[in-house]
Amino acid sequence: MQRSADRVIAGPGLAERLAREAYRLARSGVRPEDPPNLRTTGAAADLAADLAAVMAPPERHRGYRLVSGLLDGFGDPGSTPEHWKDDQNADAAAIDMAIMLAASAMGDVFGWAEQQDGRLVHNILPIRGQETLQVGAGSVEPLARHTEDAFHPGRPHILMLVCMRNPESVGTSVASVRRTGLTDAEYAQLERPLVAITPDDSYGAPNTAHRWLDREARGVATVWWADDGPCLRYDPVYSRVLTDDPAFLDAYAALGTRLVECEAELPLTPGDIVLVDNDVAVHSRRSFRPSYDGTDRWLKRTIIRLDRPRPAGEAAEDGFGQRAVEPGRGR
Ligand SMILES: O=C(O)CCC(=O)C(=O)O
Ligand SMILES: [Fe+2]
Repeated sequence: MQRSADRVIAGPGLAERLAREAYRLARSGVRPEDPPNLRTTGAAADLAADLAAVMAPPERHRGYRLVSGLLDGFGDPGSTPEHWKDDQNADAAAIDMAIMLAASAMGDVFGWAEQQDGRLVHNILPIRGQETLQVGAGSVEPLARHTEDAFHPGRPHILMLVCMRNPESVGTSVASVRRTGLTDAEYAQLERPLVAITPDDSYGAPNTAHRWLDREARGVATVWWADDGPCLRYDPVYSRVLTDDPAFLDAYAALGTRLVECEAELPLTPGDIVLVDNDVAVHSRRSFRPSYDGTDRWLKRTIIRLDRPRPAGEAAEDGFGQRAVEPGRGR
């Protein structure tokens, strides 16, 4: 394994062992939603330990890490499906299993009951009719920078994106609050609970209103502090700012500007994995033109919980009733 500040290259031996185990499990009918616990599965415990070394959480200043080589042992996943729920070939199913095994070596993988049918490995691909939506299935408009599942107190600590296909080299862009150089006064403004963040359009719409954004919601802090520095909760497209105080509005605008300035677009070639620290970094995607002919950009996404505290006050939030799904618990 080679490691630099922002990239880990897994060795071919580990990639081969992971592929062997993933194909074996997928062929025997195991689904990513019901993965075995490798840590307690005899010989596979070694695999779990080696995966954990490669799948270490990203360093917290930059907020991301690229992992390559780990998925080199898989065959062609076939053409890009037209919808996240479409069937995929046996190689793609084995890749889903490998993603689950790798992610589980870092922390606890989970999903959302109302998102992609409660699956634990999501398909991120352009979907006809959703081109202009601010969701992973959008395409012709840039996807604005956001914290994943910012509206929820149980949002993931780590977002794992895996590139299946990316013909136009549209990377994922990442920006860390720790590189923004905001002033103490700006941080102090952003700690005020003045932004209501609602679920995004990838969640089933609420019964009581046409859009989540129309629902009444309490304000939350945009910036909070962990032991090692500032953290962020930010999704302006799905937010309502609850004040007209210029001191807050200026700080919120400065944050947006600085995030653009310090954003890095990460190259994504097939097999690349991007790990984003969802507490310090936001992510986004520029626009692209889908062709819907099986060759479109296709990512896989998994969300991971770590044993890392968040502000105690978040425990009182209801998360808009969105329920997490855990592996092996049925759906
Ligand atoms: O398509 C991308 O690069 C990122 C999409 C996204 O925001 C997500 O999958 O959470
Ligand atoms: Fe996202």
